[in-house]
Amino acid sequence: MRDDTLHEPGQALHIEDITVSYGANPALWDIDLDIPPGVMCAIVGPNGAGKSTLIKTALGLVRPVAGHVRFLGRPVAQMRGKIGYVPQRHSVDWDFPTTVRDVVEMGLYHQLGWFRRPDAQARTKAQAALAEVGMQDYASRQISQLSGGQQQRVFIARALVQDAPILILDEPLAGVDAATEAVIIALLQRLRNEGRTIIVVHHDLTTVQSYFDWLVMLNVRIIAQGPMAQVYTPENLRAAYGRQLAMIATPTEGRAM
Ligand SMILES: Nc1ncnc2c1ncn2[C@@H]1O[C@H](COP(=O)(O)OP(=O)(O)OP(=O)(O)O)[C@@H](O)[C@H]1O
Repeated sequence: MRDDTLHEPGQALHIEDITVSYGANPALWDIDLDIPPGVMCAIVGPNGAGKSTLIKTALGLVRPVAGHVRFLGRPVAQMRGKIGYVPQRHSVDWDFPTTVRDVVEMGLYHQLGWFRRPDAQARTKAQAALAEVGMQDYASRQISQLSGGQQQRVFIARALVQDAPILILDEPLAGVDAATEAVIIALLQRLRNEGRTIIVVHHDLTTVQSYFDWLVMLNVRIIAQGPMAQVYTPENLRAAYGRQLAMIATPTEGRAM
């Protein structure tokens, strides 16, 4: 039997020996990963590298063949409501008839219980979170009427009302304009500076160094992990991206990645 005292209680996210397979092909192979608290961490790797699978497995949404996961030393089942998760935009049904306020108040259900109506205090908390992401004037809007960047900010507000020490975002910058990207990154950096751990699947290697301070490079296996300066090296990029690296080396095309 495994010894549960071996895990690192100090890590925001600790993953040990995780292997995930959809059918015959492994999407993740023998992953050991540690992300310390208080960092702003990017997970990068080529298309199909397993980045989303890694996040979903950590959150208990995908079942691994083997291995185990701890958030702040605890199994994910004990951390529900304490981890803010912003899924990939295309995995959300944005036509579902619900308002911005409702989406944010959903973040409080773990504290309120599913069948209790949000009270005045909950309303105030939701409104404060919307103000933090600059969306206070949109509370009554249907979510279908928002731009992509606004939708991301609403989901970040939902994570804020949870007062989650850990935020996990799957490609929050996909399809948002440059101004909105700057707003979202500034917001995430502020949350990191308050002591939260921010974990982001990120696609754009031209910005990864300036936005993040911790890096996980993935290609089915972990290629490298650690502080940005140690991990963002030509050798690691080549190991993770192989032939695609030529695109990264050319700045104009590199953005297209
Ligand atoms: N539900 C699923 N059923 C079968 N295969 C899947 C499923 N989800 C992902 N895969 C496969 O697992 C591999 C990893 O996919 P994943 O979405 O985790 O990668 P990713 O690094 O997030 O990719 P991208 O950068 O393209 O979003 C891919 O080969 C993908 O086709």
